[in-house]
Amino acid sequence: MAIVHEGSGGPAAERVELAHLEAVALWERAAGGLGAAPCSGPAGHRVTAALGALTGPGRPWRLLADRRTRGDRGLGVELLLVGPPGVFVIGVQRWVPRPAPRGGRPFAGGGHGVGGEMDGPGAPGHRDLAALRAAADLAEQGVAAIGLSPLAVSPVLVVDGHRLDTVLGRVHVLGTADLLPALLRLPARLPADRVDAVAACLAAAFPPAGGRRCGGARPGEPFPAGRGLPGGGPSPGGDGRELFAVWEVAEALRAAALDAPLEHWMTFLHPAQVALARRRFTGPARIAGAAGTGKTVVALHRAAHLARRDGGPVLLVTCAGTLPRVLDAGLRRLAGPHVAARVETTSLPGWATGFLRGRDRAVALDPRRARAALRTAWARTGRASVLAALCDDPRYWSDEIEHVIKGRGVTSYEQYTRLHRHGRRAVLRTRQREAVWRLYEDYERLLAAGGIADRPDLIAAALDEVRRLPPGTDYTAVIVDEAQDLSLVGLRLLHALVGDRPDGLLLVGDGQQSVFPGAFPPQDAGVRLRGRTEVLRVNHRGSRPIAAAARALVDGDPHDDAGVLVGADHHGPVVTPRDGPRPHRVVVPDATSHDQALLAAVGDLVPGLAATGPPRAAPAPGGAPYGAPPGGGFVPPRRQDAAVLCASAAQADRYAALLRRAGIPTLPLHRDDGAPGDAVRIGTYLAARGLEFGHVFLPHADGAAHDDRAHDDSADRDAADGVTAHVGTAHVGTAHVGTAHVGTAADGATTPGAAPAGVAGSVVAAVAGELAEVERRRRYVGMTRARETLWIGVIRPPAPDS
Ligand SMILES: Nc1ncnc2c1ncn2[C@@H]1O[C@H](COP(=O)(O)OP(=O)(O)OP(=O)(O)O)[C@@H](O)[C@H]1O
Repeated sequence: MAIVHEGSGGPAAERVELAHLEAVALWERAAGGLGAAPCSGPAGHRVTAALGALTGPGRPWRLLADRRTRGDRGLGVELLLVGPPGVFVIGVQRWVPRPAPRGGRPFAGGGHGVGGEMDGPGAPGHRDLAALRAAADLAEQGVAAIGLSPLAVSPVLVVDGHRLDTVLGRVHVLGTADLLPALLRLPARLPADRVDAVAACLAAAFPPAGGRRCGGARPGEPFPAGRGLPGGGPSPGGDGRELFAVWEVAEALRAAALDAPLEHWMTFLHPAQVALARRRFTGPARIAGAAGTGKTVVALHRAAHLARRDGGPVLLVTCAGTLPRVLDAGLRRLAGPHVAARVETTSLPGWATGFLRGRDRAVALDPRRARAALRTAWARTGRASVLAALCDDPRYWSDEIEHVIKGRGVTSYEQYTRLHRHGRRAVLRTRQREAVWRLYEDYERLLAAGGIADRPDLIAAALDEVRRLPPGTDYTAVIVDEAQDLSLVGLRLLHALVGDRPDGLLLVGDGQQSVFPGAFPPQDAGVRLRGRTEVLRVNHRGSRPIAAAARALVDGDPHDDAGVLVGADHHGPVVTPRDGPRPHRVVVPDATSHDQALLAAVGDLVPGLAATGPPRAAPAPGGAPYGAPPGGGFVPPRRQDAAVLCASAAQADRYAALLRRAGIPTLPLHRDDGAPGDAVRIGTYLAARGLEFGHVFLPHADGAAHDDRAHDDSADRDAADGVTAHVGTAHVGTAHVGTAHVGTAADGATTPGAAPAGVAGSVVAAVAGELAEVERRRRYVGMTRARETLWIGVIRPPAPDS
């Protein structure tokens, strides 16, 4: 998902003037409409006249009057309105007594209904409101065929004779005079040229009722605007002052002009996405899909749809720390503040921390000191053990403890001895498991002595607390984005919030993008998903060449069927409709020329820098000019959103410093608040999960991975050299057998290793293979963040004998 920015309209004075003129014109047309014959009594007549003013030749609004739902039970839908803000299913209040506003909410008159409330069983408005909601459901179904999001359909109840602007569940309740200002204030969702297509879908879903004439329209026909011209005589249902106040409409028009137009995906979705946003699941469910297939978009639309339909609260939780901010911004623009307020967007650790604090049971989470504790435990317990012979980097064993042992809720050695370590390629024998367990116990002792907790402790503490006393908030649904990185304990925690209720738990993600070990079958967490797995197959983000290069990187890797979300490729092919330039792969002999090439390429994106700032690289061997299409020719980048993504935080820091020294503004991903600007975003592959950028740069993306074979005929040489196990962050084995030095010690990002011969050789090789696999998956995440162009820097020193 991209971070969305707010937009702005034209010069202020001009906007005010135009808005006022338009408001006056609308008032005259509406007042003229009052002169036509009445329908639905005086109230309906006023509403029809007001709405009719919006329609007419050259105006992007259509009004369908007097419609009925198919096979309905006598439920009349009085008006269907389509315009730039979407579809409105409008009913006019008919019951007696009239609801009156009280404290901003509509209440039925005294003596009727439950405690005077307008809705709810037995209340006077209940039947009409239910009918309106049912009609809105039907409208959603009707327009789903052309990919319109359910969020673009709103039921509106108009209460004549009162000033009201409030929400009852998903129904917007408005006074007649509040109707136009409220509609015109809404951001535009539909382009004018789609309004007729949407109106046609609605006309099919709601056939004409037949019968009364409404505002001069034949039953079932679009309302002819402006019937009964200004001065057409006194209205039968009241006078023009009850239609709306010109200044309020002018203010609404002016405010709407300030809104940036919504992006395409906020209104029109792929039909498969609309179906999933509205789908009723009978229990826990999952949506898988390769990178860019619109999973997060579905998660957002579904969260908003469920919050509107059921009232919420909905918990939209993500396993990627940088994502909640993006989701929250997307949701606000997509669904507006009323609905966004009913969706809680957060990260899993963020939710757990807030929940435990609220219970006065906060844990002292301190990941930095926890990492230090692990290093200490390794130095005194691990390094001298059999583990060092398999992998001498404590981070490998830290992953074992964090994700395999604690993440999967293993609390005893007996459990650990029986554990199938899905995704970990090395089979550990008893002696090795004993050594891991000793390391784990020592680590736990150090955490306890320091009074600190790591992330798994936080999640486990939250689960214990939820089991002791469920949270006060009764979530109607929990939607998890990037769920491939959810731990078993995390899944138990989220499942505990909603159980197996219909539409309760939804896991959204892509197993191919899983960046941690510790996979587990969902049933181990008590979650049954059978028959409720859906897959998205259209890549809306990247171009075909980028998608192909990324897939080639991981294609040869084994599938692990155990995860909560297996790779979407596992479920069938992905379609990428968009073409674009091939990834630009720069292969250079040393770090200096690599960095120069990167600066030159990034500099091309930042106005003014290319000419003055960074040193230019020599033409890259084997690489086309940056951004060049397959046929050649330089194509200047069109957008400013660029990111440099790295394998490690140390590498990201180093490149941030390099770019800054060259005068290129940078912004770390974890500090990106979505504000517009030319700063180049910098962070790790992990921090970029779920995000996207127009232009992505992957420095030091070394490694003889599958992509080398796809795009570089020197791959055969790599294979001959044996440079096949480039690992992400660890030195593998006690013997480092590297034929080439790549990366720098400071990066720790790309160190070749090879398995030594010997008794433990096969396990060492398995560990190396696994690390290489994880590195490829992380790089795959980095590559698939690119929408338009992808730059890959590779250092390949000349072969020793050349
Ligand atoms: N129906 C659509 N029409 C146009 N654009 C779309 C549509 N659905 C999604 N997109 C766009 O495609 C891009 C990818 O969408 P999204 O982030 O939801 O994919 P994803 O499957 O969650 O990706 P990833 O797993 O790689 O994070 C975004 O820019 C989004 O706005």
